[in-house]
Amino acid sequence: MTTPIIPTEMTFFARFESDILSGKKTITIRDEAERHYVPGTTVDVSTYEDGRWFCRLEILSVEPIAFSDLNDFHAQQENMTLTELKAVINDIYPGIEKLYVVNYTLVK
Ligand SMILES: CC(=O)Nc1cc[nH]c(=O)n1
Repeated sequence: MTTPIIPTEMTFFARFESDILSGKKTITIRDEAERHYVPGTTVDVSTYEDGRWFCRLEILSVEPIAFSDLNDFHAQQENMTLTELKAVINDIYPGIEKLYVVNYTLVK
């Protein structure tokens, strides 16, 4: 049996940084490739664009979600409207239905 590799890093687009640091954005929705975060572990977070570190997050949960089941509560946790959230996710993961909600908290 192979030993699972626990991710210790996560990237976000720089435009999300202030919402994460202020606690307005408490989830991230990722695709299959980024589903392997483990509740109880912490990750170092940097910007996708230039790799600038800006915080550490503790992973609280990772739950599957269908794109078509995204709702107003997900949008609220992303500090967006549902229309905005669906547009953002479809832009990042075009046509992908099988997604994962990663819930996290800022490590002080
Ligand atoms: C870099 C990157 O993929 N960032 C994402 C993707 C989905 N949601 C999010 O908050 N950030």
